[in-house]
Amino acid sequence: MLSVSNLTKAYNGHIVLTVPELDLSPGIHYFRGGNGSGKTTFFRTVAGLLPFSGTITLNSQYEISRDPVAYRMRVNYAEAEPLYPDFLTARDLAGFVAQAKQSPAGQVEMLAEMLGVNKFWKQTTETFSSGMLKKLSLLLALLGKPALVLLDEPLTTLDVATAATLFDFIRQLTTSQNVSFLLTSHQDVSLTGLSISKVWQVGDGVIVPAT
Ligand SMILES: Nc1ncnc2c1ncn2[C@@H]1O[C@H](COP(=O)(O)OP(=O)(O)OP(=O)(O)O)[C@@H](O)[C@H]1O
Repeated sequence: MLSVSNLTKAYNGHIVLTVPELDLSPGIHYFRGGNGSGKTTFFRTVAGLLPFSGTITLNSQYEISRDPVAYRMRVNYAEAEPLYPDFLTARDLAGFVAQAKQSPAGQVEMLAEMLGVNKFWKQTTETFSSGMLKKLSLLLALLGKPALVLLDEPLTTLDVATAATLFDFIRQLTTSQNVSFLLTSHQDVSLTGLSISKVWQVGDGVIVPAT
């Protein structure tokens, strides 16, 4: 599903992540590792948000640098700590991302109701609690027809009922639409009830299968 080759990511000339070769099969992959180990850096790189050296290819077809738009249409990302311009409403942001991601008719409304974002649809994000920001970021990451969704710390600040709804929906997308997910969490992912395809350990600037 996702192939990473010769990846090196540095900040200000200091290398924080090296991934010589990583092949992720379709399914749900869980990345674990301590604070500062490189999980967010890896996710932001795969999401196409950070410059890096190497190649990242989706479904043997879309290479992130060679096919920047086609790749980004198929890879969605929710930040661990989302931040948005504070004068925009949930509706503004959902409308903008839905258009960019060519969201099917009715998808925005369905997700807004499922995640409870419709309850604060017209509020500007400056008034949002951290859980409200998290719900909005998850809604935005599910828009369009992604082949791969990266969720960085989806459990943090999410209320229990919404988390259960989210994980049911992830299960549906994985089984019926072949969508793959990469997750990080400092919490116990077995609580999600999801069938994790593979667990990866991130540390010392490398990613290896967890034992
Ligand atoms: N913008 C940046 N500039 C310089 N260094 C950075 C930057 N972002 C992250 N780093 C460094 O890269 C390394 C990996 O950080 P990263 O945020 O990827 O870790 P993480 O595994 O997501 O951590 P956490 O579990 O605390 O969220 C750390 O050493 C961090 O200090």
